[in-house]
Amino acid sequence: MTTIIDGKQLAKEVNAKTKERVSALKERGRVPGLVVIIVGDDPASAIYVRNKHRKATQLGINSIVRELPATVSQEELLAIVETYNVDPSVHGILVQSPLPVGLDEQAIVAAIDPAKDVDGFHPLNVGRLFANLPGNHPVSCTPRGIMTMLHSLPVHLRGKHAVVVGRSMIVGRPMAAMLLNADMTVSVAHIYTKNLSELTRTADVLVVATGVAHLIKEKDVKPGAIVIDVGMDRDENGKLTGDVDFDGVAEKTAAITPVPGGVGPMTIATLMEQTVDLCEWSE
Ligand SMILES: Nc1nc2c(c(=O)[nH]1)N[C@@H](CN(C=O)c1ccc(C(=O)N[C@@H](CCC(=O)O)C(=O)O)cc1)CN2
Ligand SMILES: [Mg+2]
Repeated sequence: MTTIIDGKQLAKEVNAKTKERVSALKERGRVPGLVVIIVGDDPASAIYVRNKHRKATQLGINSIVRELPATVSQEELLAIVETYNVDPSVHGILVQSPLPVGLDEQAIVAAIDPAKDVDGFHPLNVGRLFANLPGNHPVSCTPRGIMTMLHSLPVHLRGKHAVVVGRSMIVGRPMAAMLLNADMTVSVAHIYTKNLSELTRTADVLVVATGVAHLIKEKDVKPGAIVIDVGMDRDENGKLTGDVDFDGVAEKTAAITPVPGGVGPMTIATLMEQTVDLCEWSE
């Protein structure tokens, strides 16, 4: 029997807890504040940012969306980030990715106060994650949401083999670190990996984040594996689909995420959770 991991339902559960935590903070006179900076007019980014704003507002988080033209300079953007770094009503700051060409995304992320780095992309927070340092620190929301999904399943991760396909800073790399921190044996595959199928077929947990529609087919998956599809691709008819051929693969798995309705909703729920974490940690 295959479990279809319902990201929308799990996100609702995470959001309900976040809302309670926001209420408790408000009783102590504190309101979590989130700033989302969006530069330019990428239509997909505009939708994600609108969804973040809507969800934050629903949960009682004070949400500010700062829309900037694609012509904004690096210096102007750094100065804007600094105004939020020093604003005590702001607990989380994020810069929607991707930025228009010409802006140095890494330098801008590095300018965010690490204690307000709600995306967990700041090099200090990335280092803390990779070193598995104790203590509170923000991490990338998509892989953290995936860990929540994995922990919702009746399986033990320790000692099992995880294969992460993709090595991006947002998903693949932090995902590998989190699975390693959960005591899994972790392999990371990428565009230069030879015999990808041979590797993915050894995965107890397979996380795929490549942006290649239906890269992973039935032959690439071990029977009984848990398959997490981070892809948000378009098929030949323009329909949203994942990196995994869901129809071919699902039956063979113990559990699998759909696209849409899997990882995506958990990313936003986790962002809200982490905004509240940052507010609490700042107390
Ligand atoms: N600064 C950041 N930029 C980006 C991040 C991020 O975590 N931080 N992640 C992605 C975009 N993203 C959030 O920002 C995001 C993408 C998709 C979804 C989502 O809910 N997807 C739905 C389907 C949506 C659709 O129909 O198009 C789903 O999978 O069900 C949420 C958040 C890149 N940039
Ligand atoms: Mg999804």
